[in-house]
Amino acid sequence: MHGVVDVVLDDAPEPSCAVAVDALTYAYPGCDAVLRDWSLRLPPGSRCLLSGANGAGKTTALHVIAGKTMVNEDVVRVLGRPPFHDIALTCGGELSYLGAQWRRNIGSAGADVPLQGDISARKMIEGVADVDPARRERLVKLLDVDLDWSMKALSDGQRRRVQICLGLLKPYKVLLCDEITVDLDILGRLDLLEFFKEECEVRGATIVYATHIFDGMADWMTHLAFTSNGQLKYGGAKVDIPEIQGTKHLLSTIEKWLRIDRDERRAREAAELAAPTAKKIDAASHFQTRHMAYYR
Ligand SMILES: Nc1ncnc2c1ncn2[C@@H]1O[C@H](COP(=O)(O)OP(=O)(O)OP(=O)(O)O)[C@@H](O)[C@H]1O
Repeated sequence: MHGVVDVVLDDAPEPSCAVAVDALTYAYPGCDAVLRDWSLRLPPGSRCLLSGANGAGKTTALHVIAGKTMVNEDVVRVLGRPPFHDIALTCGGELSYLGAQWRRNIGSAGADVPLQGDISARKMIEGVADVDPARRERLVKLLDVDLDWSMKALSDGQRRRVQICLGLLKPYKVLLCDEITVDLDILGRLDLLEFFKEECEVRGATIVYATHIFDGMADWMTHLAFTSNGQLKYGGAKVDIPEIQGTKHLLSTIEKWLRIDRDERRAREAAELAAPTAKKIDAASHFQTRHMAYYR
């Protein structure tokens, strides 16, 4: 189920999907569209590896699915509800998002400015209300968090562990992860992937995981989504993608797609250089029809 047009990653009707994105087009203010007719449907219990080159739009897509950016209610549904408009999805913990931004904000008063106050990991983790103490204890142990850590004096990996712990405290139904394990050591990463797998298999949670690190992902994932030129270009349920059967084929298949993506991008850029006026008109029309000015 993969080809040169955008790929819908499941045939299930929208209400039975944990995540449903239908023909999402998104442009940052004053820019060309980053995502165009981007569609994704994931059944409950699935684990989707979201892949693509730097700048392909993975973070943007996750932001939109996480309800951090406004789009029309019928374009993105999480558990059948629009994530930007239905605040209870995130406030109640059913939808959880773990991204890179957190590390810059927590334990600092802005980028690279440490907090003067001494907040402990315990205060942050035990400060989250309505959490099952057994789940909290398990996560603290799994992530090897020392509750006495001072948040202003942590390594990137330690800070990341606290972030992940906080994001997983509530038993989410949909979890969106954007390169969250990049700072973790190998044991931390593998233990977390195993925990995620259990969450999907036992509780029916659904996880979308964007990363450039494919170690352990071939066995872990149930679905693959590859973004290129603003569209979900390759992917589907793992069982439906013949190229990636077998652990070692995931990296080589994605490498092949990345090379095609890069060649196509270079060809587009060369064409744009040759006809700059056409690109300007295209950008203006995207801006007029798709400009979304609301962020969370
Ligand atoms: N706030 C912003 N304003 C304007 N353009 C943006 C903004 N954030 C991202 N972009 C652009 O949108 C495109 C997609 O960025 P995005 O961060 O979604 O890509 P990505 O696939 O997550 O990349 P990476 O793998 O490098 O993390 C890039 O061309 C980027 O320059």
